[in-house]
Amino acid sequence: MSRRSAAAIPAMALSGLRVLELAGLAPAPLCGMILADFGACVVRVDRAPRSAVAVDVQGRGKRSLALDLKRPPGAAALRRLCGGADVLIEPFRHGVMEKLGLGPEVLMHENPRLIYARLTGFGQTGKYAKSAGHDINYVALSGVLSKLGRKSENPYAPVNLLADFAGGGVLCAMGILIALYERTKSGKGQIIDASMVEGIAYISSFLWKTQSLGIWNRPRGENLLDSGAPFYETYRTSDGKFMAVGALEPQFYEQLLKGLGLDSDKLPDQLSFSDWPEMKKMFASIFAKKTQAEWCHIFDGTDACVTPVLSFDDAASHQHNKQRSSFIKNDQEEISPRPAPLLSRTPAVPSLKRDPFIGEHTEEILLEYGFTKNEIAQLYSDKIIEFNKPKANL
Ligand SMILES: C[C@H](CCC[C@H](C)C(=O)SCCNC(=O)CCNC(=O)[C@H](O)C(C)(C)COP(=O)(O)OP(=O)(O)OC[C@H]1O[C@@H](n2cnc3c(N)ncnc32)[C@H](O)[C@@H]1OP(=O)(O)O)[C@H]1CC[C@H]2[C@@H]3[C@H](O)C[C@@H]4C[C@H](O)CC[C@]4(C)[C@H]3C[C@H](O)[C@]12C
Repeated sequence: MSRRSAAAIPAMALSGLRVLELAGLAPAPLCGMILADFGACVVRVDRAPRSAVAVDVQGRGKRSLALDLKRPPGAAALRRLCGGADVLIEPFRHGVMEKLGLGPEVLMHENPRLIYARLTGFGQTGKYAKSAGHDINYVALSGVLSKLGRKSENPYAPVNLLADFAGGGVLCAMGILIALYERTKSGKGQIIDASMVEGIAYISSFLWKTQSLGIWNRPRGENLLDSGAPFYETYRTSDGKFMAVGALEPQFYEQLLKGLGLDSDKLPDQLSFSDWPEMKKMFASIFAKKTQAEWCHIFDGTDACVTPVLSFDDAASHQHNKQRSSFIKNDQEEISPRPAPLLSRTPAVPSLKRDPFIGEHTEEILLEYGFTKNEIAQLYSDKIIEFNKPKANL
């Protein structure tokens, strides 16, 4: 786990960027964390009165201000904050911000440079725009879920990675950066309507574009990349772990067979679909004879495209990942992935501090954004804002 000395760190790519992230569930917090990891000054606007538990586990590098948006002075305070911000990320369903008097027309009239990012499941328009939903609903509506899952099993959503994070938080961050670049030429902000349905659909463009290639002609779970092919699959090892096989090209498939001790001359053609089920059984019986470590000893350093299926603990400690410092450990000894991608001159330098408590930085943030101590005192006495200064470790 690398720690860079302060002297060696050039300014990060997004330093100086002021972002307000209204507290939401998983997708928007990832978007805010990405920007914070690459240097942005991200303020998470939490609800006041504080909810019992901070649900944002992606608070790295952020500060927290607790503000009641439902009361006019609270909404007015956010309008003032947006006057001094570059980006606003709002994670609510369509219409909520307008109801609070904080819609784009208001905030972008007061700050025409504001990038107003609206991260939703279904987008700002359309039949479902005001409906609740979660990752699985968005992946389903995008069409992608129909492609996921093994033969004769129900479609399967891989945790909440595809819509919440890939098609949601990451693409919203991309949209913000694109709008920021455009603003360097126009001087103007714009609204980003980040629908997770469309985000995951966009990311699945390869699936759409390859429909006519003949690699999806068979039912779900019987195709080249969806667990149909024996050479694109996972296999259990004798110690109950797994190996991942991705030997698609003939030259890599040849090395796979060699590592398994098989002679291709005595086997069906690699692309003989009808033989795939039997080939899969044969590979499974061979992989079951050795431990994961033994298979790594056979395949590491070859082009057989065979890798161990690692647990989180094993992934963080795997030699390759350690050589690249792909995982970091923060001051609380929590391990998590290093920000990606790795920029050569201005890499992300993620905070190693704990995530912020709700309302921990309310006062300092308001002072930074130009509120006077009297104004802050008034907001506090009216319970529009909350402070949550942790006890100093004496
Ligand atoms: C960790 C679990 C989540 C995993 C990810 C999951 C799989 C997802 O897919 S998350 C993606 C969800 N979808 C979106 O984000 C798309 C856009 N958003 C929405 O569609 C909606 O926000 C919604 C459907 C997600 C939620 O709808 P809701 O009606 O709740 O909210 P909105 O309509 O958006 O309106 C917001 C309202 O809030 C008001 N508001 C906002 N900010 C403020 C403020 N600062 N001050 C005052 N008021 C504010 C705003 O005005 C709106 O008010 P109105 O409605 O009156 O207009 C987690 C999934 C479930 C969690 C657990 C659960 O919640 C129970 C416990 C709760 C406890 O507090 C913490 C522990 C829990 C066990 C909790 C733990 C985890 O968080 C979960 C498991």
